[in-house]
Amino acid sequence: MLVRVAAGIIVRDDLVFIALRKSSQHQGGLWEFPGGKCEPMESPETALQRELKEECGIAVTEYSFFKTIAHDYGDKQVELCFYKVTKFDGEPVGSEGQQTAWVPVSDLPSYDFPEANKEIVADLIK
Ligand SMILES: Nc1nc2c([nH]c(=O)n2[C@@H]2O[C@H](COP(=O)(O)OP(=O)(O)OP(=O)(O)O)[C@@H](O)[C@H]2O)c(=O)[nH]1
Ligand SMILES: [Mg+2]
Repeated sequence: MLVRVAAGIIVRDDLVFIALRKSSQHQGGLWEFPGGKCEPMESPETALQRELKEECGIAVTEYSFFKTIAHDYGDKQVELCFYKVTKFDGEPVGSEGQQTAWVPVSDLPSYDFPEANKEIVADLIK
């Protein structure tokens, strides 16, 4: 099963907004860049806007493509499109009750992310 996902690296100054995946979710208990699955025929850019509105309550107004990562978790194959989100309306929150944090980019390595995110974290701290 191949799942296309859009995720936002929401940045403000030197901080990044991350969220904790619920234990009931795939890769639960790990931190993520908020986002979710693209609907059939939906572009990743549209999915990014929709998911960040649903999960974080923000309206994205400026973003740029960062990187696509394909990863096989065994139970699930994902193609993650990461975007850097540089401007947005509203203050991001965990709209679905998820724990969230604004963390300095340099502190990202001390948070546990899903395997597919390791390369992204490495790129961000470069
Ligand atoms: N949102 C998000 N998903 C990620 C990241 N890294 C990563 O491997 N994933 C994987 O991407 C897949 C899709 O994400 P999701 O569970 O957020 O999808 P969704 O918001 O549509 O959730 P839902 O299935 O509860 O409706 C999951 O299998 C998840 O483990 C990440 O940084 N952010
Ligand atoms: Mg999600």
